[in-house]
Amino acid sequence: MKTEDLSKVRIAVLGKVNVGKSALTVRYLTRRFIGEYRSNADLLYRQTVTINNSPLEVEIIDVSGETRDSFPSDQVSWADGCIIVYSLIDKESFDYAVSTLQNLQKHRAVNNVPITLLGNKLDLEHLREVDEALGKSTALQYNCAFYEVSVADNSPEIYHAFDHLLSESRGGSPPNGSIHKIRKFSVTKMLGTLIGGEKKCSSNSQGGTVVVCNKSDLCRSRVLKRRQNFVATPATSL
Ligand SMILES: Nc1nc2c(ncn2[C@@H]2O[C@H](COP(=O)(O)OP(=O)(O)OP(=O)(O)O)[C@@H](O)[C@H]2O)c(=O)[nH]1
Repeated sequence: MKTEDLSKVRIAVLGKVNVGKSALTVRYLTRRFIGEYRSNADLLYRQTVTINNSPLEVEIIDVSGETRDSFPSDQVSWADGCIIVYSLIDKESFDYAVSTLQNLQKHRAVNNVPITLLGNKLDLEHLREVDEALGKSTALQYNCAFYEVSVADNSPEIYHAFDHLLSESRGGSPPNGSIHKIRKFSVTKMLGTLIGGEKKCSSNSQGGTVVVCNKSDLCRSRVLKRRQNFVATPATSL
């Protein structure tokens, strides 16, 4: 684990455009499904969760596929763990995921972070273009966890995938129960702003936050992190 503070874990969500990265992140943090919104910028979410009765500050960067023309190495260097999402009804998105895995493997020589491969849109099984067996064998080849989920249908595997990745990224043993949210997260205002097309936004209404994130912010937060002896603030139960 790279983040020095044991109570903080950073996850990067990667994948081709339109595979459901934002829907997945918002579903995990809020349990809500937001069908249509647009973002052409990376978004950084922060929320406190508990694993095995101890608070854990989670930062998730939702790396926009829209403007992505090169491997997001800054985001990957920043992260303690990565989720690569593809749409199982879009073979191109799977090919993109495989090339991301190849790049990550090169990156792993210097940054050995746990990786999860996640096929989304399982509810559209009848339109499937990527066999489950292919997803599984690819995950095996690259030594990562594998799940197929439907963010739309709120598959329980979404939570298993995050639970295990957070736990692995934290460097601890897998959780013996589910991760419990101990703060409520509200992204309504942020999503409204996105739909309205504004670029800069921030929401901090009930404990969770989300901000548009630039690469320089990641570098700054890495440097700051090294300088600070960060202590997580105890959070209250809902
Ligand atoms: N049927 C179905 N649609 C989904 C699912 N997950 C996401 N979608 C839809 O897929 C589209 C893209 O979702 P986003 O979450 O915006 O995808 P993204 O990967 O974040 O896209 P970019 O931010 O542009 O890179 C939206 O219309 C979602 O409603 C799912 O599990 N099933």
